[in-house]
Amino acid sequence: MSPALLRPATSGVLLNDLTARLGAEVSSPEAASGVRVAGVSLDSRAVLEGDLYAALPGFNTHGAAFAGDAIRLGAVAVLTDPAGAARLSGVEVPVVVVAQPREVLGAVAAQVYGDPSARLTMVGVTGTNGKTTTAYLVESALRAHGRRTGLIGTVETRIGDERVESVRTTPEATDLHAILGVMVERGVDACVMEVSSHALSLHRVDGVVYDVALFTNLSQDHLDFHDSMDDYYRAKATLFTRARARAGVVCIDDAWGLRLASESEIPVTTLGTVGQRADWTVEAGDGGRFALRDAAGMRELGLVSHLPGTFNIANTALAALALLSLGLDETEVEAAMAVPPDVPGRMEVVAAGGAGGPRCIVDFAHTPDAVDAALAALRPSTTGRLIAVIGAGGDRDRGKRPGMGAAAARHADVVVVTDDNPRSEDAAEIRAAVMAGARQAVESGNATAQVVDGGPRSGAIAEAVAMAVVDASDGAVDTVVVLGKGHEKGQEIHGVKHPFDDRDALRAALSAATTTEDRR
Ligand SMILES: CC(=O)N[C@H]1[C@@H](OP(=O)(O)OP(=O)(O)OC[C@H]2O[C@@H](n3ccc(=O)[nH]c3=O)[C@H](O)[C@@H]2O)O[C@H](CO)[C@@H](O)[C@@H]1O[C@H](C)C(=O)N[C@@H](C)C(=O)N[C@H](CCC(=O)O)C(=O)O
Ligand SMILES: Nc1ncnc2c1ncn2[C@@H]1O[C@H](COP(=O)(O)OP(=O)(O)OP(=O)(O)O)[C@@H](O)[C@H]1O
Repeated sequence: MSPALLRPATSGVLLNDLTARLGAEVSSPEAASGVRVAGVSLDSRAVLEGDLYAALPGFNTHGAAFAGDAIRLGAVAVLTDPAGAARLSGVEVPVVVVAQPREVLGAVAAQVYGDPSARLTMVGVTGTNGKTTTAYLVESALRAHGRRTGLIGTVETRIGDERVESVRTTPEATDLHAILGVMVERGVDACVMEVSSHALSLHRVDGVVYDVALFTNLSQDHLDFHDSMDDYYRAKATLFTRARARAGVVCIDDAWGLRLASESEIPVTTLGTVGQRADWTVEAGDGGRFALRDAAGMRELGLVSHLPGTFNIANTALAALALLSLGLDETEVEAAMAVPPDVPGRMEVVAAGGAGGPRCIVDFAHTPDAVDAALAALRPSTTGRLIAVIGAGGDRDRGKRPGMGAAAARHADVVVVTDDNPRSEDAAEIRAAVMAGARQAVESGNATAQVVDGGPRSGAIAEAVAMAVVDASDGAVDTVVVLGKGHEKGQEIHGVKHPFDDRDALRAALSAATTTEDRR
């Protein structure tokens, strides 16, 4: 099932009540009288009987072009802008016209589905890297604390024990309020969700006020959508306004976090993990253990990061501060966070490594910063060579490709460049851009890695596994880390999603490598 089809069993309002609240014009007021709106959809292909179809102007086309399809599937009214309305004269259902329909959609969906977010404890996580990980950490800890939780993010939508694979990190407002409505019906009382910058720019979370909003970090990504880093920052910063959140927790390890803490409209608690002054700071110990202390020296929590990498200490500390902000005390937070979370495709260990073969890990790093952090995190625990398999997605921010290659070359001993989701682009050209960054790092003396073109993904993974060795003389074990696709179960090539899972590809390569060994 698609998250777009998750709908609460009971919902609906009279169209006239909706339009009165919007102060909107309706094409035929007499036809609107008595019409009951059961749901809202902005995609004609996902319309259900009784829906209001929101025909939005888009980047490619206008949703009004699909109103006929929506009505055939049972839409009882259309919400659109004046340009859309001009194309809809003569349609057989009432047409509601507002200047900017996307901007009212959150309020409309909240009204239709009974304002479910107001009945849930809402936690929103934003930032370039770490949203998924931090959201799972908060959700897992709330569950351990006895709350009935829901989760919405890049990997999945989770309602209690039910899991539905996600198509986006943050759903459209129409789907979001419906999903929250289902959560309320099923007894969920706390929802933790990732809030992408696209979602903030495109009004997808309008109508939700988060009890606490979290900021992880900001670095280059999505510059295909945002004009500049400043624009990207400003989109993220809107989560920290009174209309969207009551309180915030901001990691100030980078300059963007510092700026956000000083510009935020809502009260924020700051977290520093690299020795700077902050409301709460981290002192790292061994084995992922760390102390989280307040600036007054009055409060201290003893925590452990169950996931490798210093950045996961920051994610864990952020999650702990979210729980404090929600009213748990120090002892409750420590107990709730002692339970290891299960975060799919983030530093996921596919093979632990040892006498039988290399250590194999799948991670979702797909920005220069995340590649840097992920490989740096694996270096100390790698006793042999670090072999990184890396690519970059097509039809997305092209500027980050060389930086991803360079980051990989700085940390790994071998960089096998491969395809990510090429989408409509030429895969070899994307690989060339990643390789150019990696080779440039080597030529400029910043890296010593061997850089190879691994070609398509399964071949590249097999090549990396085949070159990995366990040194019988000193027991040194190579680590193969496959970056970029994490939990994903498909690879998008020219509009077709082919089944592909890095974890399965690694297992297949490991078993092929073992068979070859046996035959030798
Ligand atoms: C760049 C972007 O975010 N685009 C979003 C935008 O699409 P658009 O304006 O191009 O839509 P369009 O194709 O012009 O179509 C216009 C309207 O007609 C509708 N339509 C279109 C075809 C049809 O048959 N029927 C129909 O009703 C569309 O739903 C749309 O409302 O509005 C659409 C819905 O109105 C979104 O589905 C679409 O997200 C697309 C699918 C997308 O891939 N977005 C990604 C980039 C995204 O949002 N990513 C973030 C960030 C993840 C991260 O941090 O890594 C996320 O939250 O997932
Ligand atoms: N706090 C962090 N700082 C830097 N890198 C991080 C941090 N947390 C995670 N990472 C790296 O970034 C990758 C993506 O992490 P995660 O999926 O949690 O982020 P995300 O913000 O949800 O990304 P996306 O929105 O693209 O799904 C991880 O696989 C890891 O390599």
